[in-house]
Amino acid sequence: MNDSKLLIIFAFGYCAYIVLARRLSSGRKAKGLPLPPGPKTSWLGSVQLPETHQWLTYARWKDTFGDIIYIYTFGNPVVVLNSAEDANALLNKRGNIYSSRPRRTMVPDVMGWDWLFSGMPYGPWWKRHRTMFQNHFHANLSPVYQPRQIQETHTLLRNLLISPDKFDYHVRRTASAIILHITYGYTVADKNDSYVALADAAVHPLSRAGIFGTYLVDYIPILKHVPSWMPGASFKRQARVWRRLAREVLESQFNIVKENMAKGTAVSCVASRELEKWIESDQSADEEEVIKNITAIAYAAGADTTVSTIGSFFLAMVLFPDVQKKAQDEIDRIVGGNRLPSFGDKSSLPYISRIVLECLRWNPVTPLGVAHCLTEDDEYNGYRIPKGSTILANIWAMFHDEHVYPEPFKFNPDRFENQETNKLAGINELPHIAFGFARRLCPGRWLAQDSIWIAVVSVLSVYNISAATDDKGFPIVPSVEYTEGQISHPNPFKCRIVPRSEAAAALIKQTVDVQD
Ligand code: HEM
Repeated sequence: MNDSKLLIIFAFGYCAYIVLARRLSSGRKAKGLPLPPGPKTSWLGSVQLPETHQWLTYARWKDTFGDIIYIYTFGNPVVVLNSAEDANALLNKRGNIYSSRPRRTMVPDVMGWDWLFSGMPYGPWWKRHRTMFQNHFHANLSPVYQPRQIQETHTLLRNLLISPDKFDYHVRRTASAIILHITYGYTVADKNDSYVALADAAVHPLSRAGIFGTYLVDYIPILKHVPSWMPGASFKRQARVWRRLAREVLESQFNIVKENMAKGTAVSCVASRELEKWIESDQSADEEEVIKNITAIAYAAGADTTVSTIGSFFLAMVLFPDVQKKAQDEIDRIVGGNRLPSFGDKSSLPYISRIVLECLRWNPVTPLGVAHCLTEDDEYNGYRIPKGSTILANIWAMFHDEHVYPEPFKFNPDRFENQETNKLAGINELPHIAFGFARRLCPGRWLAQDSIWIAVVSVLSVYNISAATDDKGFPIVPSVEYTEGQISHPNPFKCRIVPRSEAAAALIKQTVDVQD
C-alpha cells in the first residue's frame, strides 16, 4: 500500500477505524472450528497482499499455509482455494451457497460498471440477465455463429499477410469483430475501428480493477466519497474518465441498433432479436435494461479473454516447434493443401482440439477466476468459512500442480490424449475450470472455444510461426511472462509469421472473394 493510500485512511480517521476494529474482531473470533490458516492481520487491520500477479504468491503460500488460505484484511474475509479438489467440493458441489459475488465498490460504483451481470450478487436480477444471455449463447447455437467466425478468421489470415508484426492487433480485431457482429450486427473495419478502440479503452482498466486488493476503496467503501482533488484520490480522477467510457460502451451500439430497427435497416443480431420481442411486449424499462446489459457484457467479457488465449497459442508455437509441426501434419493429412479448414473438419483433427485445451491450461486467462462470495456460514475439512467470505479460486495454481499436470510448464497437448488412462492415474483432467464454476460457469464458453479453434487451425494450415530474429540473425526467444490483472495476457512479444508456401499465400488471398 503506498503513502497516499495510508493518508486517506488516516484522513478518515477515528470513525472508520472504529468500524474496522469492530469488524476485525468479529472476523477473528473463533466460533467452534478454526479458520483456515493464513497470513497475520496487522494491528491496522490489513494484510500485506502482493501488488501484482497475486496468483503466484498465493500458489507459493501453499507451502506455508496449505491449499486453503484465509486472509482477513480491512474487515474483508477472503479465502483462496489452491486446489481443484477443494474448488470442486465447495464452488461446484455447494453451489447453492457459493455462487454470489462479493460486494465491490471500485468497479460498479466508482467506475460505473454496475450493469455487468458478472459482478451482480446471486438473485433474481442476475438470473434474469443470465437466462437471457444463455438463450443466445448455448451450445446448440454454435453452428449459427460459425460462418461469421470463419469469415472473420479469414480476415485475420489476410491481415497477417499484410502486417504479420501486428499479429496481436489482428487477433484483437478478429475476436472483437465476431462478438460485435453477433450482438449488434456491427461490422468491424479491417483496421483502426473506432468502436473497438473505444471499447478497449473502457475495458482495459476493468481488468486491473477486477482483482481484489488493487484499490483500497474495495476494502473501505466509504473512501468512494473522498473529493477527487484530495491527495491519494487519483483513483477518483481516473474513474471519472473510465465512467464515461463504460457508459458509452453500454449505450452507443445499442442505440444504433434501435435507430436501424426504426429505419428498417437493422441486421439480425442478439440486440435486434430481443428488442423485437420487447416491442411486441409491454415494453418495460426493466426488460430494456436487461437487453442493453447482456449485449454490452458480451464484448466486455468475451473479447479480451479470447484474445488472451489466442495470444498464448502464438507464444506456444514459437516456443514449442514440435507441437506446431505435429499439428500441421495432422491438418495436411485431413484438409490437404487445396482449401482452408472449416468446422466440419473438427472431429478429424483431435490434436488441434488438444492444442486449444492446452492453451486454456498452460496460462489461464483468468488466473484467479472471478471472485465468488459465500452467502452462509460453512464448514469444510475441519475449518470454519464465514458467511460473506470472498472466495478466490487460484486457477493458475490448480493448472500448475505437478501432481495433477506433470511438467506443468511444458506446453504438451498430448497430455489430454488418453482421458481413460488419465482418469485412472488421476492426472491431466480436461481444463474446464478455466471457465469457472457451477452456476457462474462462463456462459460464453462454446462461442469462445469455437473462435479459438478456428483461429488455431486456420493459422496453422497456412502459416509457420517462429521466433523473430535480431540484427545478427539470432532468434529472439520470448519469455513466458504474463500481464497482471483479472484477465492476463502474454507480455508483448515478437515472432515471425510467414506463409507455409506460395499455394498457402494464394489460398489466403482467395478468401477475399467469398466475403459477404
Ligand atoms: C477463452 C475465453 C474465456 C474464458 C477463459 C472465460 C472465463 C470465464 C470465467 C473464469 C468466468 C467466471 C466464472 C465463475 O465465476 O466461476 C467467466 C464468466 C463469464 N463469461 Fe467468460 N470466458 C471466456 C470467454 C467468454 C465469451 C466469449 C463470452 C461472451 C460471449 C463470455 C461471457 C461471460 C459472462 C457473461 C460471464 C459472467 C457469468 C456470470 O457471472 O453469471 N466469456 N468467464
